[in-house]
Amino acid sequence: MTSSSRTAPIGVTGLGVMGANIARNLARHGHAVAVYNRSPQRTAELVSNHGRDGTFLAAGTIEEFVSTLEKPRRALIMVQAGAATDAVIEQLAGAMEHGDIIIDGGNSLYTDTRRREAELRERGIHFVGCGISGGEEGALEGPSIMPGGSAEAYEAVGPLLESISAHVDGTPCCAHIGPDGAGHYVKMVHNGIEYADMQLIGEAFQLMTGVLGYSPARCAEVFAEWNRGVLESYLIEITAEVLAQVDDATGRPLVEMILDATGQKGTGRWTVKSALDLGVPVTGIAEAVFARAVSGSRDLRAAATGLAGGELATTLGEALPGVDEQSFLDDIHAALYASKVVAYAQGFNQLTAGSEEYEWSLRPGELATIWRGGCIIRAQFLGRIREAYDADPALPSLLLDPYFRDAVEGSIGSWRRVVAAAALMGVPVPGFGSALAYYDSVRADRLPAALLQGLRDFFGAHTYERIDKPGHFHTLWGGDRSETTAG
Ligand SMILES: NC(=O)C1=CN([C@@H]2O[C@H](COP(=O)(O)OP(=O)(O)OC[C@H]3O[C@@H](n4cnc5c(N)ncnc54)[C@H](OP(=O)(O)O)[C@@H]3O)[C@@H](O)[C@H]2O)C=CC1
Ligand SMILES: O=C(CO)[C@H](O)[C@H](O)COP(=O)(O)O
Repeated sequence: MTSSSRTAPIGVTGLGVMGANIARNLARHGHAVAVYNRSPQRTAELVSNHGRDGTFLAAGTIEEFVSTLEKPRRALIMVQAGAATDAVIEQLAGAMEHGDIIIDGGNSLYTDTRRREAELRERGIHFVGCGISGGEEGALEGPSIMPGGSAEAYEAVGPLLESISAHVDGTPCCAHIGPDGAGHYVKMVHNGIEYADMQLIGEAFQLMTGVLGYSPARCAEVFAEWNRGVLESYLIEITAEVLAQVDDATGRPLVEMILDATGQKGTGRWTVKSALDLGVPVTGIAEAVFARAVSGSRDLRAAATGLAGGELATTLGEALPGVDEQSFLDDIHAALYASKVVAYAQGFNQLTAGSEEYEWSLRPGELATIWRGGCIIRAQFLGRIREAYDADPALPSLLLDPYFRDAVEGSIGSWRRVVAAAALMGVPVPGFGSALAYYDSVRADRLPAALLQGLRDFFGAHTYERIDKPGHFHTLWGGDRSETTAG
């Protein structure tokens, strides 16, 4: 795309960590970029520090920023989700014209995106709610981009966004996701899966230290080794880096000096809230969100520190007689992989349910394709997920795909040993444990839900269904206990 030096095909406003690097990425790809930031020094710093990346057209006001854009104007917002995004949208829309396009690249809540898209459509302005993943480095080098909105808007912004996205095997990690909030919904679930993946990695680390007595440096070596196999992924790669880091001030492993309370900005929590509304069991993501909440409950944890753990096994040999160190390490690897398959299977089921609820026609295989590169959960594994959905676009669960089925069935013994050893030694593994419980639940012939139905009918006349005939039934619990047919 060419442009004169005084106009730009796209502008970026919000030049913080992400916005500045996306603007630089655009410039490096030969697109002139209009840039504007509320605090002018950020704009000045970007242009003076990185002017050699390409053509930046610095604007001092939002009106000047908009006037620099070629028609239809394309403005990418990279500011905090919520009120800040609404404020910037309003400023832009006030200066824009019919047919112009506002792209929100922040981590906005998909329901806000649906509202904004509808409001702006009424005003003749296209709104593209666009998930962007890759962090600071990905924004510069090539993120995974998940744009929602109308097909017409995608025609106008897609080529630009695809040009700056990561590419895997020549395919851009960017595709039109679907209407209104689809892009932000997909990014939200991506982040939910990211939470689950990180929690599982954290539990693997805790098992290595708590059961095998490994130092962070030894764990770093293990993760680096694992990154050469089926677990190969950005998160495993950076786990090895973080664990190998030594604190300059103390000479100790940095991870031992970091407060063990995980922060969150909200996307994982939103994922779980949506899953609860849709009735989709995303236990891996939920456990990860709650594990962060437990870690941050400093007062509770301080008060509970003295609680007894019971008669704990103190060595692997006591917990699992006959299991040696190397085979338990292999078990952790297998359990991590199986639990990860469950977390992704659940996340993809949520995407399917969200798609049905909002009529987005999401294509799970395409989502796996654009997550193969650029984003935080990028991994070899996503190529397998794409293959699974290519083979069967209506797959009810990744657990039923032949490749993943074999992988998980081959891990079951390890998975059970790991969860058992963790329980016997008092190492908390909510992610591993809940993933195994989910697996055992979905494959079970019978669940205790029948008893729960009986109880609900007993105290609330909520009725139950029977396995031998259709209809809804109620037992006269307070009377002669005969069964009646409910309406
Ligand atoms: N950091 C990350 O790894 C990722 C972040 N995101 C999302 O991208 C968005 C930006 O994140 P990030 O770059 O990290 O954030 P930063 O905190 O680094 O930058 C925030 C930017 O928003 C601007 N801003 C804030 N409030 C307003 C307002 N009311 N009006 C105008 N401008 C405002 C700030 O301007 P000023 O300089 O004047 O304060 C600044 O330029 C967020 O939605 C975030 O969730 C998405 C993927 C990854
Ligand atoms: O979107 C992202 C990566 O994909 C951001 O890094 C996000 O902020 C991570 O979420 P949280 O801060 O809640 O851990």
